[in-house]
Amino acid sequence: MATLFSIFESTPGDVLREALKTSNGELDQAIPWILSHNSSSVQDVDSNPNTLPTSKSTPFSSSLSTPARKKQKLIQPRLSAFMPTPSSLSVFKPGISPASSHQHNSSSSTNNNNSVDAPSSSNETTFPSLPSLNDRLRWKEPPLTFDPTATSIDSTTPSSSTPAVKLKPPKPLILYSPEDVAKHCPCTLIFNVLDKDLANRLLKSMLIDSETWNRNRWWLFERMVESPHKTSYFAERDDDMEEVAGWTYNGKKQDPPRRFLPEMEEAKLVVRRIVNELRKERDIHPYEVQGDWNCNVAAVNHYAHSKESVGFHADKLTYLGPRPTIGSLTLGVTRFFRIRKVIPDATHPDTAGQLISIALPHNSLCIMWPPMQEEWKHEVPPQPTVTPHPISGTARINITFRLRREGFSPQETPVCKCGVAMVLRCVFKNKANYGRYFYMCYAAGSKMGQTCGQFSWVDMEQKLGLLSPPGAGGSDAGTDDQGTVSKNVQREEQQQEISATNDFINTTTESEGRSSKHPRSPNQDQLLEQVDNNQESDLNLTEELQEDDTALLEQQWEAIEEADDPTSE
Ligand SMILES: O=C(O)CCC(=O)C(=O)O
Ligand SMILES: [Fe+2]
Repeated sequence: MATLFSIFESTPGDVLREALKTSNGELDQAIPWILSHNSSSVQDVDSNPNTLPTSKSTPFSSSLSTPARKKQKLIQPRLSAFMPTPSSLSVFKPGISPASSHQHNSSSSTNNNNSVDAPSSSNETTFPSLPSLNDRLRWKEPPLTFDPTATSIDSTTPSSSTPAVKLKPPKPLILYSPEDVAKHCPCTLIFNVLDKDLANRLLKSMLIDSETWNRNRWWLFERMVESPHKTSYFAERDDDMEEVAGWTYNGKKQDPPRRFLPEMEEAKLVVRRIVNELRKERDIHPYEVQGDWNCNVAAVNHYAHSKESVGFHADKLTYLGPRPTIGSLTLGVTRFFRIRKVIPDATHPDTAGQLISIALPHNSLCIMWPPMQEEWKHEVPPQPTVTPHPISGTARINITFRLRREGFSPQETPVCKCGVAMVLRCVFKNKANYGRYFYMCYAAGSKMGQTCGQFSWVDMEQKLGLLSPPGAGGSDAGTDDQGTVSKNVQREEQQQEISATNDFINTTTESEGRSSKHPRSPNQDQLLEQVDNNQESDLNLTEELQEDDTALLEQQWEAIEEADDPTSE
């Protein structure tokens, strides 16, 4: 199904604006316009031997000539115009790869007695060609082209000599040492992170406090179900308290968060110092928080025994913002923290889906670096048994120290469930009270409004050419989600886009009373003001579009917001 995201993401801002202008804001006319405009770049993609193959069986087959493909697009029903094009392959540009973007913490490895010392088999191998676009969007397991029975910890490395046959999936990797963790995922594991006495005091006070924590509840098929662990929230400052008090979980209001306990404050200082030290050695993505990282909120979990768990999820990014860092402290019994990459890496497609289990013992800190939340999911699965801890018995306490970033909240950062809904809602439908970043999905679901679970951040200022001139403040230099665009090139584009934008936007009214705390460029305010002023008629949405698609999308949007992923934190 549709992925307006892919169209949107792969369309330059000037083309997008031109399309909106030409079609007078009529989305169903704008999109075919964009597609036909894009067809030349589609051809470029097709003819490039380095680009990814597309599925022969999909309607987007690269075997179609451009005119034939164009014709095919034109005969699609209106909403099918948002189908993926080969140019959408650009969304699979690899991010900052874990291997290059995180550092080993070798000093912390000395405490580890259980480490599996993996035989290294990092021979340079040619990786098999990527699965088709459709396969990758739908997260089918890619065909196995290597020996999955290999016991090597590096069993993710395929062997080019093994024929592609259907075999059992590879065994999960079980990692015990900080070195292995650093090698296989964007996490840093640190043992004995707190002073022993502080760790024990913190565990004791959290165990007492956890008696007041709740299980999350939601309705599933007319039955009330409860999360298989207890949870609570803490916040450091008043405005975080207020903000967090408004958090909902599955559409239901949560208990307001409380202040950090004194021992949490002590632990926070340690975690903050370590994270900031390590950040000095890391590449910081332009969308990440710049400067020092802080932990001003904490989500805490209590797992009473081995069968208590949390399912696969990524942490909600609407208040954490793009590419967050999360420090996850374990107290009490050792449990396995299981992760899997859900966005395939273009150069290592068969690493997606590989299960990795990391043993987290008492007083260990697992720092989840970007792009862990965007590209991986994590869980704490039930286990047959646990080894009791002298203080907590069979219980484990987990404290996830997080930074609630200024200007981010569920109200200000729309999570797109399909690109169409996002554009209609935010640009055309007077719902522009949002911040700068949009969290868009690739919308590969078969129904409109279904998320495929794969997200990417889009800088709307950059996309719509609303960046301030250099030095005017209010905006970072633009990059795409991968941070690959050079600042100078970007600035030149910004200048051009700003003048083009001024043609498009002809209102200059000052905006007032907007809830967003994001600094905005004057041009963005102008656009938002235009939308706020209810100038939908200027944007000329057709009656048909409003009654038909828009109503449907609005309905679906509400339904999606109600029935969000229950395991999501
Ligand atoms: O208990 C853990 O280690 C993970 C908890 C978690 O994923 C969360 O709170 O979001
Ligand atoms: Fe989580």
